[in-house]
Amino acid sequence: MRALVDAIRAQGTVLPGGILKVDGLINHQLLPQLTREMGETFAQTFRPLKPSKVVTIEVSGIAPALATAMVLGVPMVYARKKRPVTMQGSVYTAQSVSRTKGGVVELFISHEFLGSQDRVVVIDDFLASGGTLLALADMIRESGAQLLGLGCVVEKAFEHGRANLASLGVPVRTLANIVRMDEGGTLVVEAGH
Ligand SMILES: O=P(O)(O)OC[C@H]1O[C@H](OP(=O)(O)OP(=O)(O)O)[C@H](O)[C@@H]1O
Ligand SMILES: O=c1[nH]c(=O)c2nc[nH]c2[nH]1
Repeated sequence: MRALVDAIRAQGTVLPGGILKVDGLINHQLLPQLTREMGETFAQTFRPLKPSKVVTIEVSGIAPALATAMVLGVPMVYARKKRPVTMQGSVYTAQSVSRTKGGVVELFISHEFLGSQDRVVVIDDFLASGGTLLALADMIRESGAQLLGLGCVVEKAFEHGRANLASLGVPVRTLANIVRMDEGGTLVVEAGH
């Protein structure tokens, strides 16, 4: 996605610990036009698979996932990282590691909004190690829903998430690919695939 690659080249900075800061377009401020194009691109990729639901994880996955769900005309459900009092009854849970806040987080999705009738596409902001998407895939498997595909806005190819997700046997689509980056100012970005 050309506009996304250009925006990352213009605004992206590299922080210690191998973290790419793109807070101006994905993780703090959101650009509606760019987010809409993310949704249109993911929808074009996944529409032929006839998804009935888009699933993501709070917080940064919500914007691209909602943009995708709006184009597809299906509901979007996000896994919560803290169980609120409104989430009564049975839940699917899994654990993941937060890359930007540190520590292990528990993920929760209510049985109310995910079940064996669902055909699911997962959308998130970053694909790094793939650990978060594997945790989400576990919850989807437990629900009996069918996982159709995975879409992430930014892939950090050097963290090998794509290979770690291969066992899921579903297509993985990303919109921008970070080939190389370091704190010295190197930031090599190309279109995703
Ligand atoms: O492929 P992985 O190694 O699992 O990394 C990707 C995950 O890391 C981030 O979550 P984080 O909790 O850091 O951020 P967020 O709250 O902004 O969504 C990001 O949103 C992905 O969900
Ligand atoms: O803002 C972010 N930058 C990153 O490099 C990253 N990797 C996983 N999750 C991430 N979030």
